[in-house]
Amino acid sequence: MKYYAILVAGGSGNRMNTTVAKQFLLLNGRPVLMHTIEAFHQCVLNPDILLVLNIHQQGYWKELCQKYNFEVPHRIINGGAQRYHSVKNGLDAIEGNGVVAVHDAVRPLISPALILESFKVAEEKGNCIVGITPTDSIRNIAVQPTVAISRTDLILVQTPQTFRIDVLRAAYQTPYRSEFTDDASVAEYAGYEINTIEGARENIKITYPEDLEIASILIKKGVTE
Ligand SMILES: Nc1ccn([C@@H]2O[C@H](COP(=O)(O)OP(=O)(O)OP(=O)(O)O)[C@@H](O)[C@H]2O)c(=O)n1
Ligand SMILES: C[C@](O)(CO)[C@H](O)COP(=O)(O)O
Repeated sequence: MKYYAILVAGGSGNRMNTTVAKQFLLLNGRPVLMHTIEAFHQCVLNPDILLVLNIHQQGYWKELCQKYNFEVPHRIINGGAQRYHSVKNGLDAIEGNGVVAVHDAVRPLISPALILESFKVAEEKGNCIVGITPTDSIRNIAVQPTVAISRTDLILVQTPQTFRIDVLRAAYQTPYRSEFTDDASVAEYAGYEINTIEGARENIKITYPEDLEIASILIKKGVTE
């Protein structure tokens, strides 16, 4: 079986609001992206790594690779307008079949063990989505009066979101819709039942400045080892 990882890093990081896009910011002395690539490289299934980057940031990334002597093999793919388009560009660059994990490059604390589990479950069941149970209470504010939602029925969805490639290719035949916030929503819209497994609390998505500080503390504690 052939394994692939599409690491999407084509975003501009508006919520982070830094001059340098968040995927290039330093975490424990190295760009965020390098931690993420390293985690996939350490997975025993040895996936081919496709890194999706905005065309205007590819030169900067190559400079960083030289500066940090970063030699993990990976292919660079052009990013798209939304995450959906970046994933689709990655998928279009894969020939043949196998299993593909799609992962936000800004989740650098993903562990090789969880990557392995997601590949194995997806290989068996067609897809595998990681998620964690919420710890806050949840309320629907789209209705009046607002109403509490049972959190025992819910998970907070993370990445990797892993699929047999034929499944993800078929799902991504669906044209872009604004409600497609992740790959599971694309696959579900296309008619696939989604399988979930327990994710990891430390697998945070660096979105706001404080997330980088939290990631920095967690990485020093070695949480993903
Ligand atoms: N056109 C896009 C938009 C997002 N992403 C990637 O999708 C992941 C999740 O997106 P998000 O955290 O929203 O990143 P940004 O879009 O960069 O952030 P923001 O929404 O704050 O601008 C990130 O790794 C991001 O680089 C991408 O590859 N291509
Ligand atoms: C894919 C994702 O990380 C799953 O939680 C999330 O949907 C990305 O959302 P964003 O608004 O693009 O950060």
